[in-house]
Amino acid sequence: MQQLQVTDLHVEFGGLRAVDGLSFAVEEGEILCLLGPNGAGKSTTLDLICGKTQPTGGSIRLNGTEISQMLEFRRARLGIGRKFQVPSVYRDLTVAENLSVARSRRPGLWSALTRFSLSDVRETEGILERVDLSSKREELAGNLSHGETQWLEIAMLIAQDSRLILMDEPTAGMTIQETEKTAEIFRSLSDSHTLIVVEHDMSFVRTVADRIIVMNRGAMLAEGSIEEIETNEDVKTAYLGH
Ligand SMILES: Nc1ncnc2c1ncn2[C@@H]1O[C@H](COP(=O)(O)OP(=O)(O)OP(=O)(O)O)[C@@H](O)[C@H]1O
Repeated sequence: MQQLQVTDLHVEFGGLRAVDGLSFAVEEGEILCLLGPNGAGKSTTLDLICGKTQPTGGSIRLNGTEISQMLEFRRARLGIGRKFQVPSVYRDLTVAENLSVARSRRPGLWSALTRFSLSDVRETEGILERVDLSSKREELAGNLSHGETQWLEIAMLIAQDSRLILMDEPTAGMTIQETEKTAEIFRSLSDSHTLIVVEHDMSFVRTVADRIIVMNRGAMLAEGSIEEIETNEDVKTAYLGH
């Protein structure tokens, strides 16, 4: 089922067309990777989808609902979660406490009723298993490694019930082992979550992407599988530089 539909999206910053007529759709459970040279408009596209930036034109539909003029917190309530490069975990709280804070951001009565209950504990366990942090449950977030901190932030997005997760260079600064583990986590998430990932690490993209969109100068240059992208002449010229 189609979850996100972006149509003819535009944004300008003082005359610079950072996103310029971008259209694409994302299916539920898909992992879509956004590639492109520096300044192509990838991060701005994520900003436009989550509501950090308001578009100057075009449409963004989430499960059929127009959200392009909605405030960021309202989009978060509809299930859009954004992970930034600098993690926003609470360093003085434990891993489990961080998840409780994330859960309390869920809208409505349900979150209040389930907080501190047995189902809350079970759910926390389930989420920590998904990101392989079960053994770090009582650890202060400030003591986690770089990779573990990134996984905790993903866990927090799951806990706050984000179904569409937007990520900007999630493997930046990770070791090879951490990057491999992140790929495993992403693959296992895709049975319940949709991911849009801006990433420069091609071997990571090769492992996780269901589909790739290459952007250049704010627009779509190419779309397809890794094989289609790697053999596309326009992409070679604009992105790979040969
Ligand atoms: N808030 C802003 N104000 C002014 N210009 C901006 C703003 N945000 C982005 N830009 C500009 O818009 C263009 C697209 O930037 P964006 O960060 O989306 O590119 P990107 O593809 O993510 O690049 P990178 O891979 O380097 O992160 C760039 O020229 C950037 O300088």
